[in-house]
Amino acid sequence: MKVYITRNIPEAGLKLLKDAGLDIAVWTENYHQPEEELIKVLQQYDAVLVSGPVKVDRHFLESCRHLKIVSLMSVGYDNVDTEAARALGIAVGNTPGVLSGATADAAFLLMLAASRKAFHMHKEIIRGNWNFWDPTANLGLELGGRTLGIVGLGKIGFEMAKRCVGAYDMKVIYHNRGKNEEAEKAFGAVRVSFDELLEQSDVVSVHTALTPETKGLFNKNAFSKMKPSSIFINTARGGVHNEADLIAALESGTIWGAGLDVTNPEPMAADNPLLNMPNVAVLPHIGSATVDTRNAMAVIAAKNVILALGKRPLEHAVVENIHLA
Ligand SMILES: NC(=O)c1ccc[n+]([C@@H]2O[C@H](COP(=O)([O-])OP(=O)(O)OC[C@H]3O[C@@H](n4cnc5c(N)ncnc54)[C@H](O)[C@@H]3O)[C@@H](O)[C@H]2O)c1
Ligand SMILES: O=C(O)[C@H](O)CO
Repeated sequence: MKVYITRNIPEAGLKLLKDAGLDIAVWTENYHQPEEELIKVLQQYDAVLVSGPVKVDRHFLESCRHLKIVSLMSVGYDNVDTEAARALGIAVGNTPGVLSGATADAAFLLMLAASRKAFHMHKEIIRGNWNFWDPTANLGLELGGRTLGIVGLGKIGFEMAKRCVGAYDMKVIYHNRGKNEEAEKAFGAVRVSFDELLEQSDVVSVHTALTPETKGLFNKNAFSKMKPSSIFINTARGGVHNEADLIAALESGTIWGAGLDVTNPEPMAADNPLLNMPNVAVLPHIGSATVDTRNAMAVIAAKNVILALGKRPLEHAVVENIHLA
């Protein structure tokens, strides 16, 4: 059986695949393989491990209907047409849970960095602008006792709440599809409407999946309901906020600051105005990028491939394997 990997993955995952006797090939070029070329290559493979931003749409899946599994090395699966995969009998796996702590760390880091203008200060030193200690300059915001509003209180949102309560005793409110009893019990988190969350939060942190309902959720209307002293954090997907509206909200003082690990498009252009705003911190989609987490993600993604090819249920399925033994 042959497995194609769309971008190199940690050795722990490769080893599992090799030990299972699978024949593997990895795309190692310093650019993403063009979609049509990838589809052509995949005709020779039984499974694909997607370790990069590949658009697994209906055209892709119909062109690769022989695949037993699309194994994602990510928890997010907004790049996959799951309905088409289900209809074509192609399993889809993902890697939830193991990346929640690392991604929440990135959200927490962005919150702190935006609140103290940290990335901007770093650039100012490089520019030679560290002149004197000024009692009225470079002032940030404190987080102690403030209200954290989480939109999408699932696994990563829970870890973010844990950090904010532990470090700053922040009050947690949340907007979610369902009630999160664990968070209500652990942090006294209170479920509110989306508008109430926007109006009451000092920090709004987004942790939903990108879906038709959440696409562009943070637009001019949403930002207009936030406090002028609030900070917007997005480590979910860039498509959840409207970038032009975010820039306008920051420029007009409608909101105070922002921290982004995800943008739309990715990569963000080097001349994007957000990169020159003092109260904004941007990271290049590195939420899950720690040694431990990427190892754990690679292991789950590899296991999902092995399970699918062995006609067994996946460890984590977005679309379950229908070819069970
Ligand atoms: N920046 C990164 O590197 C990185 C890393 C991992 C995950 N992510 C993103 O984070 C997302 C969340 O991951 P997770 O593991 O916490 O997922 P999860 O499924 O545990 O949590 C998502 C939560 O969002 C809620 N939700 C979904 N649609 C909603 C809506 N319309 N309104 C309100 N709530 C809604 C769900 O009920 C759920 O509680 C992923 O889908 C992915 O896009 C980004
Ligand atoms: O969804 C995910 O797991 C992250 O975005 C990592 O790519």
